[in-house]
Amino acid sequence: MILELDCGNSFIKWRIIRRADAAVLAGGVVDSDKALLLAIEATGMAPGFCRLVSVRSEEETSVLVESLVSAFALEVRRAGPARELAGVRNGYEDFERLGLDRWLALLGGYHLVKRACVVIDLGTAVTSDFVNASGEHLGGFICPGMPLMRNQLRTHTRRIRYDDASAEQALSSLAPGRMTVEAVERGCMLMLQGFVLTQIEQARALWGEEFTLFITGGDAPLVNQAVPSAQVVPDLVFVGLAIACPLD
Ligand SMILES: Nc1ncnc2c1ncn2[C@@H]1O[C@H](COP(=O)(O)OP(=O)(O)OP(=O)(O)O)[C@@H](O)[C@H]1O
Ligand SMILES: CC(C)(CO)[C@@H](O)C(=O)NCCC(=O)O
Ligand SMILES: [K+]
Repeated sequence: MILELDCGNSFIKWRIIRRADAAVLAGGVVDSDKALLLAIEATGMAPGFCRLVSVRSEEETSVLVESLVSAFALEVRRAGPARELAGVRNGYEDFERLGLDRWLALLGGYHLVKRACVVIDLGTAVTSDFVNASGEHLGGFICPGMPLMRNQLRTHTRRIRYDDASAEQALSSLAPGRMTVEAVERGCMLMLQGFVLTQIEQARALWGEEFTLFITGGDAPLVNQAVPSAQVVPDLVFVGLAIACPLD
């Protein structure tokens, strides 16, 4: 069994897969190292190997690695930056600065289709990356995700206040809002959808219709309906992680 981890800025996505055929045996989303250890323990499984990607600080990541090793005595391999891997060339001037989650998601996307693709990951931040048909990463974009947009509004204004339950209700439509919660939630949602549409425009300018749009990340369902042409692949980072950290 292999434990796979995607340590994002807000959550850790985890899953345990079978070595032989990569079947997913267990998995989930947790908000702390402690919750992760408990969740793995609760599966009753004993993975011998762990591969992980982290966009957290070096310190936070090594603390997590140490607690995994001491709790489960497994071998841990971390995805690292690369100039080139699996036919994809990192497009950053300084390749080590490209977020590893972005790198893995675009490796995963290109691996799945072997043609030009745009990979959009909607999490704490929203990122978009462009890879052409020959595997050259052209670069990408980073902007605030839904949680950051709404929290900035709540934090920096005095009269925007509402709870999570009404926020979810407000998103049942995208008509002009007639109360604060609707105005904010729908406004931010349209920012996200609008962003995705601009990415499609840029891709069309580059490649016409010859590209695949991948959408991944916790908030992928928010833009899914707005772009029926997109392929939603929730585990795209894990697809790339398996390429970056093979078992040899
Ligand atoms: N306590 C929780 N338990 C289970 N799922 C949760 C919990 N909190 C949030 N989620 C869900 O987990 C997903 C988090 O994935 P997401 O890709 O947004 O990760 P992130 O860490 O916020 O972002 P990123 O990896 O881009 O930094 C979201 O779909 C969210 O709704
Ligand atoms: C943009 C995030 C936060 C998205 O998770 C991550 O990929 C990251 O920390 N990237 C480093 C900066 C960059 O990619 O240019
Ligand atoms: K992510």
